[in-house]
Amino acid sequence: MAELFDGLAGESTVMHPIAGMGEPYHYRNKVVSPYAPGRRIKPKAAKAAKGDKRASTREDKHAPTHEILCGMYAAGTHRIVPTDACLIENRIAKKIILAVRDLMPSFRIEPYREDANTGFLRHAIVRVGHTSGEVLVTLVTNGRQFPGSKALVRELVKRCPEITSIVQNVNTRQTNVILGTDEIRLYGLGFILDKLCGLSFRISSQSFYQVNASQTEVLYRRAIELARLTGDETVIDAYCGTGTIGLVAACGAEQGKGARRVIGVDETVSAIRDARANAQHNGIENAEFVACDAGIFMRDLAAEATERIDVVLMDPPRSGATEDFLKALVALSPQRVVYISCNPETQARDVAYLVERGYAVEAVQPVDMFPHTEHVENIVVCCNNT
Ligand SMILES: C[S@@+](CC[C@H](N)C(=O)[O-])C[C@H]1O[C@@H](n2cnc3c(N)ncnc32)[C@H](O)[C@@H]1O
Repeated sequence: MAELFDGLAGESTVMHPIAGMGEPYHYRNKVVSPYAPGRRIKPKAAKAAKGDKRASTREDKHAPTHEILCGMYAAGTHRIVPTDACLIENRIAKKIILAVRDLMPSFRIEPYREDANTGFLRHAIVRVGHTSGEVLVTLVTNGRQFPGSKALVRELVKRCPEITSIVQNVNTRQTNVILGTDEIRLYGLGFILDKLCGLSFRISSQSFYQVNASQTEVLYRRAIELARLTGDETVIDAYCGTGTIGLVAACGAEQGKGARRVIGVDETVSAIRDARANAQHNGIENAEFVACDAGIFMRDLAAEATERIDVVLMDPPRSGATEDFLKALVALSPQRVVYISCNPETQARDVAYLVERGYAVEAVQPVDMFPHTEHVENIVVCCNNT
């Protein structure tokens, strides 16, 4: 991080040491697994003498022809590495992924075959609430008709009583994108609640939610401390997801002073629906949320020029912010920009854009959100020098 930001840091830039995690195991609260056919299973009948009539019995006709693989993809490939345990994944989530695999043959659910776009179950995604313990299971299927879904749900919940919601997500496209848009609630409310920094958040299958909840609290506290809110500011929470950081900033949860007003923007409609519900059930009235591309939203805001923006909190996806977004950000000229990123390389590129246009890097604060991996989360605070 020091190398990456060396050319951008000034004399007064503070490079904070990385905020580490006390117990860096089983922290991933979201576990995703594909299901795919593995090795062919030799029919029992094949072992028996030729002419054995058992091969044509009803039971054998429906017997699975292949092993079912689940686990993770080998890096940069779609080759599944079967994994029954993982030191960074939540244990309950992993148990559910394996229970689905074990139930598939008896419910005659075929795993998805990527090359031929055949088979039924593509992925399971399990999300576990860090403090609530609520569990949402999303079964991604290659078709809407789900024969036997009620019985499967009953059996899955019996085996894994921690489950509080099950959703079927339909994705029939031959694509690498895991989720489709069509969803059917199979069990429970279709979302889970979790607590972060003293506030309660609703998370549905499509919304972004940080994968390491306890380090997210460290990240948000540091980001809001570094934003130095006094209670007078109008704050933009760009790429806000379910509104988590913006709502913590709006009420100053655990930090003392919050912002006067927070405006959150995200392009995912369901995330904004969750963000509004989150504001409401936490009783926060000084935060509003807009479903829109962040670049377009900022451009329009800069063109209107009706309100002074004091602080921009931004947390874009790995690709970073667009030039349109950065251009509008500079036009809005907020006093402070608190830039959170899970990809410091694109972050450094965007910070360079701001530095070239009069901003100075005040602080760099890495946070170890993904222990035992090469990834790191980073906060950069830029101040307006003009
Ligand atoms: C890294 S997540 C951050 C979410 C949130 N700040 C949090 O901590 O949970 C990035 C978010 O950017 C949103 N996003 C991606 N591209 C976008 C765009 N062009 N405009 C607005 N939002 C976008 C995604 O939907 C996602 O919620």
